[in-house]
Amino acid sequence: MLFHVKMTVKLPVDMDPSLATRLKADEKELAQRLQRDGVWRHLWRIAGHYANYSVFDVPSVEALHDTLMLLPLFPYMDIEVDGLCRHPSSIHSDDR
Ligand SMILES: O=C(O)CC1=CCC(=O)O1
Repeated sequence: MLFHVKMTVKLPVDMDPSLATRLKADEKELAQRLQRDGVWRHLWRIAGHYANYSVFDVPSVEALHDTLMLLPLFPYMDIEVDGLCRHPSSIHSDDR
């Protein structure tokens, strides 16, 4: 199942800079592993915002939830999710 996810990062202004640096590094490591595993299909910065648009490929809504909860920045993000299904005019046969 494919999901479009918008993540907006909201780190507290008074967060210890070394904690912020560690969270971002841990987030990057997990995000790149999930991309290599084919779970995190797309990751785009939203220009002008500390936010991203992502596409996740997971077996269920529960799996999406569990994956998002693993993200080190999860406690500091607003997350919006939309389920995706195949568009009848799509030429991409791997969309599902
Ligand atoms: O910077 C972001 O948008 C949050 C994030 C997601 C994956 C990552 O490495 O950072």
